[in-house]
Amino acid sequence: MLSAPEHQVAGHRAAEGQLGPLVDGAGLFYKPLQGDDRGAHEAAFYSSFSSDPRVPPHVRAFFPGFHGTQLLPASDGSGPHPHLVLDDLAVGLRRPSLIDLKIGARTWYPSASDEYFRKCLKKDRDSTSLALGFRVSGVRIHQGGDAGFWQPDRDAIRRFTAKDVRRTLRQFVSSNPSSDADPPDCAFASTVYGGSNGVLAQLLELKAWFEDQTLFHFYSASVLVMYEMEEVEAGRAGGEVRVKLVDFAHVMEGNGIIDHNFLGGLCSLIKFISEILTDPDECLVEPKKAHLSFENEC
Ligand SMILES: Nc1ncnc2c1ncn2[C@@H]1O[C@H](COP(=O)(O)OP(=O)(O)OP(=O)(O)O)[C@@H](O)[C@H]1O
Ligand SMILES: O=P(O)(O)O[C@@H]1[C@H](O)[C@H](O)[C@@H](OP(=O)(O)O)[C@H](OP(=O)(O)O)[C@H]1O
Repeated sequence: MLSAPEHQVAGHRAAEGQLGPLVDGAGLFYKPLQGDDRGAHEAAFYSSFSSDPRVPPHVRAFFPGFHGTQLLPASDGSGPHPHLVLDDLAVGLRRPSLIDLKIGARTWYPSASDEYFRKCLKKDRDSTSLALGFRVSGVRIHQGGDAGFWQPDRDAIRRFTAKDVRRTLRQFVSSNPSSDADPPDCAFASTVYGGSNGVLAQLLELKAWFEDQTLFHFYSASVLVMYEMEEVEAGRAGGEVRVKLVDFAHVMEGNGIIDHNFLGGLCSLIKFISEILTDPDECLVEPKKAHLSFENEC
């Protein structure tokens, strides 16, 4: 029996008669091919990527496994529709915290139509993409115990400034994510962001590949980070921090040139994460007054 994914933080959703992804609950994620050429383009990328011997196994592990396409009843009730059959990256997680970070200062690809270019440019300017090289597309943070999740709505996320992004990355590893009164405590920063298998280490591994690879340019793709607080804290099996890449509807051939747009965004994200690790208490102290004040000041 297929159903809408419980752990989806961004993108098109299978709800209220809309076309969106489905999961089988046993490890597969079915993403409907999007209209125009986006779906076909994403399917072509997966086919080419999954059979490319130049992609090393440790890099391939950042991507969902691809199992072809399959005709399935669409979630919007419109009948049989082709779906990408992918590994469900959230398999086995019960109450994960998740964040989807769309990487790149520009989300439009070189051959985009004027209309698409203008749509993306506006979003890149209005969000933090242009300034930071990435933006938050969706986030959901488990608050511990039976307190449920803290999840800002889509409109609030669209209005995020650099300061909000900075705070959200801290809330993501805090035991008090929803508190307005107190700064995020970053209680889980060292376990989730630090360590040999933490977010920073995984992002650095990804960066090492992006510093060299000239096969693909990943416009509008996302880094998806997931962890289950109780499992990570207890060091239990299944308590690993997952860092994955998703959304390849606009991947282009690299033609021998590095993907400086994605790489730049990744470096910027790495800097934000590193700063939280170096100074988890930063926001607890009154910032020094400076002559200039910047929007992304803590
Ligand atoms: N293979 C996967 N396994 C589990 N969850 C996934 C997988 N792929 C995507 N997701 C979830 O779905 C969300 C949206 O994915 P994706 O960006 O591919 O969809 P989209 O509809 O193309 O998004 P957009 O509207 O941003 O283009 C992700 O943030 C993640 O939560
Ligand atoms: O992040 P948001 O604000 O939710 O906005 C969506 C996001 O920009 C997607 O990347 C985009 O799909 P493409 O990248 O494939 O264009 C989608 O376009 P759509 O609504 O035209 O599908 C937007 O709705």
